[in-house]
Amino acid sequence: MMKPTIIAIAGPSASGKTLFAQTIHDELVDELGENGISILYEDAYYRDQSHLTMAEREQTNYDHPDAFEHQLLNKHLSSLVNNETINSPVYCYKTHTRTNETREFTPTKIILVEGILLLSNIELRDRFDIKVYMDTPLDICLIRRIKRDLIERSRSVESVTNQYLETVRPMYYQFIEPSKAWADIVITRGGKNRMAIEVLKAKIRQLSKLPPQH
Ligand SMILES: Nc1ncnc2c1ncn2[C@@H]1O[C@H](COP(=O)(O)OP(=O)(O)O)[C@@H](O)[C@H]1O
Ligand SMILES: Nc1ccn([C@@H]2O[C@H](COP(=O)(O)O)[C@@H](O)[C@H]2O)c(=O)n1
Repeated sequence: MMKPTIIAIAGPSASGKTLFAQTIHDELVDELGENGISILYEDAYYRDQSHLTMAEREQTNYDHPDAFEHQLLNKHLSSLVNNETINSPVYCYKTHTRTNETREFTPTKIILVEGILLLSNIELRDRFDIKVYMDTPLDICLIRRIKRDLIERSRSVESVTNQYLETVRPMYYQFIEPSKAWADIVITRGGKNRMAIEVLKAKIRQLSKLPPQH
């Protein structure tokens, strides 16, 4: 099999990274066939915190690079580029730690990697063939995050807004926003930007036919 092409989709929390990646995946998966396209999540690489109490886990700054095991993600990306299967961790936002399960992840021609801090880490950055940044305004992200976290991550409005003020917003300005400078493509208006989806799909179709130039 040809060497996988790795595409990073970075940007602030609730900017539409997951929706954008999932839409591209779902619209291309049949066309690209078996081993065509898959999504890997940076969030899966949040550190295991099973040794901590729930109260301690709630104090973690989840928007600082130290919250992630980026070294393991980097190692896994290296394996995938060499066409080796990995076992990605599986993370639970409700318990703030990894589950006992892992996800067997077989390399595909195109691998979309999605996460807030992918472009802030130099080793990871070097792994990506295309770097995309979702440039959704922070107030829109906050509204979407409140709605999503209440439904999908078992949070209260108070916990989301406290976390936003204490860590999410400051870490955005310290790490995420500056990482936009490394992006090849900056996408406005979030995960439903149809033209951006079509442009990336066209590039992916082209890359799926050609061996990538590494
Ligand atoms: N352009 C958009 N319009 C309306 N809702 C959106 C848009 N983009 C994303 N969302 C919604 O906002 C929430 C956060 O988006 P998500 O893709 O999970 O963001 P991220 O992966 O960047 O954290 C989700 O509920 C998603 O469906
Ligand atoms: N236990 C956790 C782990 C992470 N978060 C927040 O998730 C955000 C990143 O995921 P997105 O899908 O929103 O990009 C990040 O901003 C963390 O604050 C959390 O709340 N709890």
